Amino acid sequence: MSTQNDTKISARNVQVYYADNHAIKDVDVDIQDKTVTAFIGPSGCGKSTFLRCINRMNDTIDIARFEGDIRIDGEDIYDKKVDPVQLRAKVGMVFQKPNPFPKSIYDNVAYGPKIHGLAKNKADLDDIVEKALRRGAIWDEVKDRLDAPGTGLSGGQQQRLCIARAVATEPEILLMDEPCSALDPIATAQVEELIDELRQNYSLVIVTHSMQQAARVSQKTAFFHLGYLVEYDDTDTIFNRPKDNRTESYISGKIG
Ligand SMILES: Nc1ncnc2c1ncn2[C@@H]1O[C@H](COP(=O)(O)OP(=O)(O)OP(=O)(O)O)[C@@H](O)[C@H]1O
Repeated sequence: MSTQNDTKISARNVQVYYADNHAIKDVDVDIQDKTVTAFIGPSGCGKSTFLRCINRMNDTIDIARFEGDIRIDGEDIYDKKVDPVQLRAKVGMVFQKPNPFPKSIYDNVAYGPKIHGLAKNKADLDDIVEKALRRGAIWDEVKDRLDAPGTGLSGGQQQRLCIARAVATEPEILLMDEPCSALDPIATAQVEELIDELRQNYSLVIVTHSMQQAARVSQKTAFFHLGYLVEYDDTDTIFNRPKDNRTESYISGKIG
């Protein structure tokens, strides 16, 4: 079984261009399993772009071009043999704005397992849906109304539903792009607590504008600036003893 110190995602010499805009420059990083890694940095520094490299979501942007090497468990995810749809089942993603499908709560979660053929029969699918909703820490709130539309839930509930939907396909990695920015403080606290629980089973990478949030939820932090990964270390070190002046300036509020 893998442990916290095992490398899950290994990136080398990553460059991303949007047409002529060189948005990610020479990024090397090893992201650990069973760990929450926060990506921080000023607006436009490339956090979301680099996050999207990890499940090849940039492939869906016409003008985006990737160079370099990213491996998950040693396997090159940009290899021609890799099907991006299969990859995205293994590397789930949760977005800034909760985006449940216009379907029932049940169908939101059942959709992925169905298209990936993960359930043998209806009873099996019911089990998968329940397990995912429990992992998303929302089962108790929705178990009596699984047929109700997902879009009818509160913002915080919708985001936990989206997390449940992401975990339903048995991913190994969860990417979260500012998952709490549309949520109130109570819903944010619930999602942060959930992130901490999910760490037991997944490698999580979270983009956040909130340094307090990065400090609360992550064990590792990567500071990006102008497309470069400037510093990557234990979260405690980044916030208390950063080595690079740019990191120090950002965390003390001088840039960004
Ligand atoms: N879909 C896109 N098409 C063209 N350029 C893009 C696209 N997405 C990002 N960029 C550009 O790439 C650079 C990095 O943007 P990115 O969104 O990755 O930064 P970020 O650190 O996540 O920013 P923010 O914190 O504001 O979300 C910026 O110059 C941005 O304008």
